[in-house]
Amino acid sequence: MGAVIEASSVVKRYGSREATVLDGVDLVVERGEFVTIMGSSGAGKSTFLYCLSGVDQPTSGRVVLDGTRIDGLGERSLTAVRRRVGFVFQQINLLPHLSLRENVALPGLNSRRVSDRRRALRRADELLAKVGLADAMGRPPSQASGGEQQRAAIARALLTDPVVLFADEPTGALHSSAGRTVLDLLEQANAEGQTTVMVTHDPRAAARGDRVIYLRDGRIVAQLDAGARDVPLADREAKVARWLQEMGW
Ligand SMILES: Nc1ncnc2c1ncn2[C@@H]1O[C@H](COP(=O)(O)OP(=O)(O)OP(=O)(O)O)[C@@H](O)[C@H]1O
Repeated sequence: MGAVIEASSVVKRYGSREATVLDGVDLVVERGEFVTIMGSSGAGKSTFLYCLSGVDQPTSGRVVLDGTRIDGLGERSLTAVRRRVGFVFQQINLLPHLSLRENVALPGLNSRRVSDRRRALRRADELLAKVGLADAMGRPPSQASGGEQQRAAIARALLTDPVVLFADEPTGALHSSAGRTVLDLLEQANAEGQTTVMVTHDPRAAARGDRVIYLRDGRIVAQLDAGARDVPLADREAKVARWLQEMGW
């Protein structure tokens, strides 16, 4: 096992008035873990996710991702770091002129080698089957529902076998049954070993994690062990809901 993310004393300030968005955050994520991040609007959840993944840089503090210290890296090194992680956002950004299959294979389609491109398409087919889109892979995003598009976006994020899958409100724009299917997929990928860190506003989504952390005003103020996977989902959801109630959520 071992840690795949080690963040210590992470501080992020923005702008001329130097508002402090992250105020000395420490977090260790073990390989294979599923950590969910909750907190009120503006608490710094997305900012924290971006600092952990090399999308953004902390103002100070230390972030080690899969053995590489990533705070303070230049833009070129950060681009290489970002290739090692996967991202799923609330806003699904599939390319409209490509099929779902081409969208999923895209990270490998830029290669000059035909064998790499073929391998990417084969892997895309496997992943699309896994997310229940085997029959829809030829369609453009405009002919897929929001939930189907988000499932394709997950498949795309998994194509490169990322060291960590980061998800920022992946169910935020979906109706509840499509959201549940997306969460089932994330839970399944994690059960197969995918380390995952997800920001969410939804207590039910948070309950899919092994551990829920709660951010308030840029600090982690509480953490909860959400319960083992063999505990029924309804019981895990109830545990998270009780915990949030105690914290005045
Ligand atoms: N690029 C930026 N420049 C200046 N301020 C920013 C920037 N990005 C975020 N902020 C500010 O940092 C604070 C935290 O934002 P962040 O998006 O991390 O919060 P959040 O907890 O994810 O909120 P939400 O749940 O509403 O998405 C907010 O006050 C926001 O306005």
